[in-house]
Amino acid sequence: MSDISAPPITCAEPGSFPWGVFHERHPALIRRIEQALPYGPAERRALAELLRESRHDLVATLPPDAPDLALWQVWGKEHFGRPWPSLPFLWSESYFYRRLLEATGYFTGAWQGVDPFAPFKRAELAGDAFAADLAALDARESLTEAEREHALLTTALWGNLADLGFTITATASGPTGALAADDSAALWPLLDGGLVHVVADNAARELLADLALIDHLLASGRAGEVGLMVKPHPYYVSDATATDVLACLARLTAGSGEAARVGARLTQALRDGRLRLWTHPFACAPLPYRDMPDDLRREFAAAKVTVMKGDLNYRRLAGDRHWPPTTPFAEVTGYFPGPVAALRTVKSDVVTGLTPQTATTLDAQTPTWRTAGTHALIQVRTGTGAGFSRGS
Ligand SMILES: O=P(O)(O)OC[C@H]1O[C@](O)(CO)[C@@H](O)[C@@H]1O
Repeated sequence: MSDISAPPITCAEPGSFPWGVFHERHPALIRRIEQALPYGPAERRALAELLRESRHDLVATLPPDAPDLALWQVWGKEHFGRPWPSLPFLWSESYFYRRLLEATGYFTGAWQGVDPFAPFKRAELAGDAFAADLAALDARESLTEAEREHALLTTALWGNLADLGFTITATASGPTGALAADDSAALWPLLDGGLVHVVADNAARELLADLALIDHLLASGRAGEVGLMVKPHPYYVSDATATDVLACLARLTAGSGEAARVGARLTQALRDGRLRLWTHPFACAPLPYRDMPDDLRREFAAAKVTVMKGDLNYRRLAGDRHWPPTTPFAEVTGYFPGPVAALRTVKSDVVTGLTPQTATTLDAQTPTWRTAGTHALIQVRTGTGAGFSRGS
């Protein structure tokens, strides 16, 4: 097993990427939220206080009436009362988003259930880029099966760049189309007509690409059943909930040509259970998947493969640590209870599974490659997890 004592990534170092998330990305995000929704003085004060606390103070607990207080008392017991920058970045960033929901009154009172990120998700669904993505579904009809599968996988992969948290402060000119690792050849043979789990990341454009891929898996028989895991409530800015899946599906079915056909097939698949939306409180946990509870472990164990979308899922899958980049992906995911594939554009420091040559070349030629979204990776671990048998 890999050495899980590789040091965790934290926000302590001024100028580092995680430090910038708290000092640049979060203030910009809160300005956008306040412009998009007319929160009153109480909510705006709470947001300002969250910004102040998360940069300069100790971590406060959730209020006593928080519906998930018991969960967070366990997830945060070592961290409450300590300075935010000293904590693992994965924990502190996740808790920031949980506290952002608290500040906007998402769980109690008149603003209950109002997704603070909904205006951004809606704008993306209504935008030209989304319309172009819908229209592009028609173009794939002329492709061979192999070309279509490659296009669907690639679109789902790079769709991960459409994430508002990232675009708020991204300075990169966009994707280079370069893959730092590509295990896609190992993915297809895992898809033999059984259950596939897709752990969703962002709503709107990324989700559209994910749904198109899922439609293909079901229609081609590559998967007999797909479980699409979404967040139980809003999370890192554009993370997809069931509401976002339905909104995306509505745009597909209201479209024309192949978009409408994909929408109709997926709607039918939802009705007859071949496509199942599911969630779990651990989807919003500030912890690596290594610490997942047994019921979630059993869900993942039942799948022929679990496809993890996006950067945050990668951080949770591999462990948000300063791994040497050549640490084998199969080793850091050895605990996972079944075959697992990561489709991720690289937007934060953690990376594993590179060849020594790739690691050296990327660091030398594109020093910002880990955080600029210029590169992506497809990594696959084909075996079942160590010490865990299917159905146990
Ligand atoms: O939507 P994704 O791909 O999980 O990305 C989330 C983004 O936010 C971060 O958590 C940092 O704020 C990075 O991991 C990434 O830039």
